[in-house]
Amino acid sequence: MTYNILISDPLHKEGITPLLNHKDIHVDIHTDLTSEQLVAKIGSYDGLLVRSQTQVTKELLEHARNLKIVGRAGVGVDNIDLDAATERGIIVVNAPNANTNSAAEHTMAMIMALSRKIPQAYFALKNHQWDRKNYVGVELKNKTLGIIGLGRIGTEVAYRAKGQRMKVFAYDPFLSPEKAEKMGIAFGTLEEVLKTSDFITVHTPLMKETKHLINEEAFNLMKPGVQIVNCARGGIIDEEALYKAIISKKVAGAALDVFEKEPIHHHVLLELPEVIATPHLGASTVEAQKNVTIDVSEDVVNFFAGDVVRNPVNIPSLPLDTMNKLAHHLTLAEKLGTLLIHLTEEAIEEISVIFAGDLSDMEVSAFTRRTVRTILRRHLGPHVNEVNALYLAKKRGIIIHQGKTSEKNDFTNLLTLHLKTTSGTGCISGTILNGLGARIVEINGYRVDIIPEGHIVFIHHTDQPGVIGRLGSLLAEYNINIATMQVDRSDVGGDAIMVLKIDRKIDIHVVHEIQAMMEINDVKAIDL
Ligand SMILES: NC(=O)C1=CN([C@@H]2O[C@H](COP(=O)(O)OP(=O)(O)OC[C@H]3O[C@@H](n4cnc5c(N)ncnc54)[C@H](O)[C@@H]3O)[C@@H](O)[C@H]2O)C=CC1
Ligand SMILES: O=C(O)C(=O)COP(=O)(O)O
Repeated sequence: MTYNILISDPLHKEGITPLLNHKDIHVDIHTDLTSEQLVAKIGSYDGLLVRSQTQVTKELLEHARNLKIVGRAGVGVDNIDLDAATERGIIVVNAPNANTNSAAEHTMAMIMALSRKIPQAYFALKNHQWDRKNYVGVELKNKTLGIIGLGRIGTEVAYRAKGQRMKVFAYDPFLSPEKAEKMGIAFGTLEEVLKTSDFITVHTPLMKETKHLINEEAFNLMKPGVQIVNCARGGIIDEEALYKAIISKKVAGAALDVFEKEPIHHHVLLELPEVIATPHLGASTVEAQKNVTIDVSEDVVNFFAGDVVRNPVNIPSLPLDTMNKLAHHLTLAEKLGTLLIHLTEEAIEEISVIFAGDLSDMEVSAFTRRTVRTILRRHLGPHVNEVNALYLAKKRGIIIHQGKTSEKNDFTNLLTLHLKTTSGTGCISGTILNGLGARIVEINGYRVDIIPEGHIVFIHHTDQPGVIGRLGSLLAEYNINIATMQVDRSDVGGDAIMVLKIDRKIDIHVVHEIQAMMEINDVKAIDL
C-alpha cells in the first residue's frame, strides 16, 4: 500500500527525509497551487502537509475523499477547519515545540527594533538622510512588558525580557497564578496588564475567543505612549482600532509580524511611520523550519504505521509510554464494544463507559473514543474512527457518559460499558488479569469468564433440561467443536445465557437452526 502525501507550502528539504525514506510513502511537492487547483488535486492524497499559507477549508476537505491526515509544520492551526477535519475523521497534527525559540527571538527583535526605531532609521539612512533627531528611542530597562498568553512562546519572551531588565506582567486565563509565580512572572487580569504596560505583546492562538481581543476598548485602557507587538496572529489585534489608536497618539508604535489577511502588499498600517513590520517571519529560521518539518513528517510516518502520533490537535494527546500501558485495555474496550453492539441491535440512545480500579487513575478518554468508535462503526460503517467518533455520536444525538467508580467487584481494574437503545439496555464488563490477559467477566448481569477472542456464540434461552445436550448434538452434526462453554441463569427455570467458544466460524444457517430450537430465544454469532 502506498500513501500519497502532498506538500502544498514550502517546507525544509532535509526535514521531509522521514517521508522520503519511507518505502510506502510517495511525496508530491506543489507549493504554487491556487485554491481551485488544490481542490482539483486533493482527492488522490492520503496526507497533506502545510504551513500557514494553505487554507485547509471545509470545501477543500469535502473534496479530500482519501485524506486521513493533515500535518501543520508549525503551531497555529487557524488556517485549518478543525471541525470539518474532525467530522471527516481526518487527524490534524502540528509541531508545537519546534519553533518556540524562533518566534520568541523574533518577538524580542521586534521589541528592540521598535523601541529604538531601527527600521525607520535604517530606511532614512538608505535614503541618504543622516538624521539623529527623529530616531530617539526609549530604553527597555525598567519598562513593563505586558504579555497576553503565557504559553510556550509567551514564557520564552518573558525570560528574554527579564534579561533586558524589563518588568514582566502577564495575563493568561488558563494558567494558574501559582504556576506563573513559580516561573517568577507577575500575573494579573487583562485589564491590569493593559493599564500598566509600556509594551504589550500578544501570544495567544487566534480563535473565536481571541479574535479582536485587543480592540478599541482595550486600547482605551492602555497608557498613552504604549507600544504594541503582534508576532502571534493577525486578528488578535483589531487592525482598525490599532490604526485609530496610532493616529490619536495613544499608541506610540507597533511591530507586526502578522496580519488579518495574508499575504499583504499594501496595508494602511504600513503607511504609518510608527509601524514596523515583517512578513510573517516569526518561525522563519533554518532551525525552526528544519525541526517543525521533521516533527510533522515523523508524525505522518507514525500515523501510517499505526503508531501513536505525538502531536495530535483534534484528539487528546497521550504520552507514548501511557499509550503503551493502555494498549491491552484499549483492545479490551474494542472487544467489549463489539460484543455489546451485537447483543443490542437497535438504535442507540446512550453509551456509558465506566472505569474502576487501576483504570480510574488513568487518562481514560482514549477508551471512550475506542468504545464509541467500535459501537458506531456497526451502524455507520468504517469511516468512523477515533477522531470523529465523539463528534458523530453528538451529531446523532447519542449521549456519551464517561465515569469512574470505586466499585471494582474484586478485580484490580474493570471496564464496564452500558448501552441504552430505543428498546432496552445492555451491559458488559471486562478486566485485564495480571499475567493472564483480558477477560469478559459479566454480560447483562450474568457472571462469565471469557477470553475475548475467536468465534463466540451467545445464546439467551430458558433454563430447562436438555437444552445443552441438543445444542451439542446440533453443532456436532455440522462438525463444529466447542472449545469452552459458560452457562449462567437468573433462577431455576428462568432466563439463562450460554456463551460458547467454537473452533471455527459458524454459518448463518446453523445459527438459524439453533434459533429454531424451541427453548432458545436469541442466538448471536460474533467473531472477536
Ligand atoms: N509569527 C509566527 O511565525 C508564529 C506565530 N505563532 C503563533 O503564536 C501562537 C502561540 O504559540 P505557542 O506559545 O506555541 O502556543 P501555546 O498554546 O503554548 O500558548 C498559547 C497561550 O495562550 C493562552 N490563551 C488562550 N486564550 C487566551 C486568552 N483569551 N487570553 C490570554 N491568553 C490566552 C493559552 O492559555 C496558552 O497559554 C500560535 O497559536 C501561533 O498562532 C507561533 C509560532 C510562530
Ligand atoms: O507556527 C506558526 O503558528 C506560524 O505562524 C509559523 O507560520 P509559517 O509556518 O512560517 O507559515
